[in-house]
Amino acid sequence: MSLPILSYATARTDPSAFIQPLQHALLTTGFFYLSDIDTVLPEWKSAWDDAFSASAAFFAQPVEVKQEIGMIESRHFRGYSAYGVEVTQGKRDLREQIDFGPEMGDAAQARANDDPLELSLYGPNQYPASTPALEPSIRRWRDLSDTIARHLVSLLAQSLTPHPERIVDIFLPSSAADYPAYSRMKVVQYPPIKPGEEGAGVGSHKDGGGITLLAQDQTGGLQVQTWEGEWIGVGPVPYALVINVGQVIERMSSGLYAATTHRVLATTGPSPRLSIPFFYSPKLTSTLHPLSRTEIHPSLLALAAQTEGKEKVSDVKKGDLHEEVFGRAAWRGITRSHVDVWERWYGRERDPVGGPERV
Ligand SMILES: O=C(O)CCC(=O)C(=O)O
Ligand SMILES: [Fe+2]
Repeated sequence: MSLPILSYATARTDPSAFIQPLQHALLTTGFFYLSDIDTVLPEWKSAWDDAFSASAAFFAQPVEVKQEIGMIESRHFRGYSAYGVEVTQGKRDLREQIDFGPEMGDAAQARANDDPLELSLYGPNQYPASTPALEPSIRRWRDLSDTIARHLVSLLAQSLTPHPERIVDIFLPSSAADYPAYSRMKVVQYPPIKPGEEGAGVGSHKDGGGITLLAQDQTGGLQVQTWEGEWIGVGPVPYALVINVGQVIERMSSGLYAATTHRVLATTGPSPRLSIPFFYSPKLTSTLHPLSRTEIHPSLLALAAQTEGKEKVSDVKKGDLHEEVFGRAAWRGITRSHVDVWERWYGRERDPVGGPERV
């Protein structure tokens, strides 16, 4: 089984021709490739090359230099996490990465005492002085990814419901004073593991946001779990994005567009693997009221009836990051992955909700 390839050129020129294969992909595996991006966004390939080469240059440095932007220094969970520090399903991931989010200055991030804790996730990014090319390439990547993701979510919403604004609006500020979408992204390196070392590049998980746009290099190692429980490889396709649904869309669609479980195998060498995931996500303040069945296209319900009734197999527990307010889900997700940062800045006394979760 291989994943469908959908053309971004079609999404732009003939949206109605894009929607039917989109529905099919989201009802069957929840993953697809998006090709032909450069035909719509001419700077795509150079943005891709720049982001990968700047990331590789950053990771090639000694760990002490990379710690210059350590996430542990950021109460907003932004910055560098060294190899083996991040945790998924209670196990250490065999990768290192830099996390970025929407850029907010000091004034915007100042919070009142009674604000919910998760609003601390808004704040400034950290960029490395050691690799000046990284910052502009990340800013450009965020802009391009945001454009693509916004368009895809609009088509996804149209494919689901006659009331697409029910989905689209949770991602968009309603006024200049409103909060922005909380779309995070990372640049990730999976170094070759040492003999005798065991584990995964990243363990089995479902993404917590709206949709994920993933760029990967030519190494391979990403796998998705089919709804029958089998693992299949998602091989590299040059300059194509791998798109998947996260738990926000799973919740909003009442489970019709389910978030697919995936993982990355440890890199066995000889070269490190690089990837750049972008998680298009709602505002932290958005309330996620799932669509009722009467709000969903009857034709889509009829299509889904062919697979409904069968329990989907997953290594991740059901309802993992479903919360009524998106910020709560985002908070639980990031604080359980980065317990060291949570302990330094928050800890159980201040925060009864986040931190390590029993798995
Ligand atoms: O690196 C990859 O291919 C996937 C990473 C991933 O699934 C994640 O960070 O959520
Ligand atoms: Fe993921």
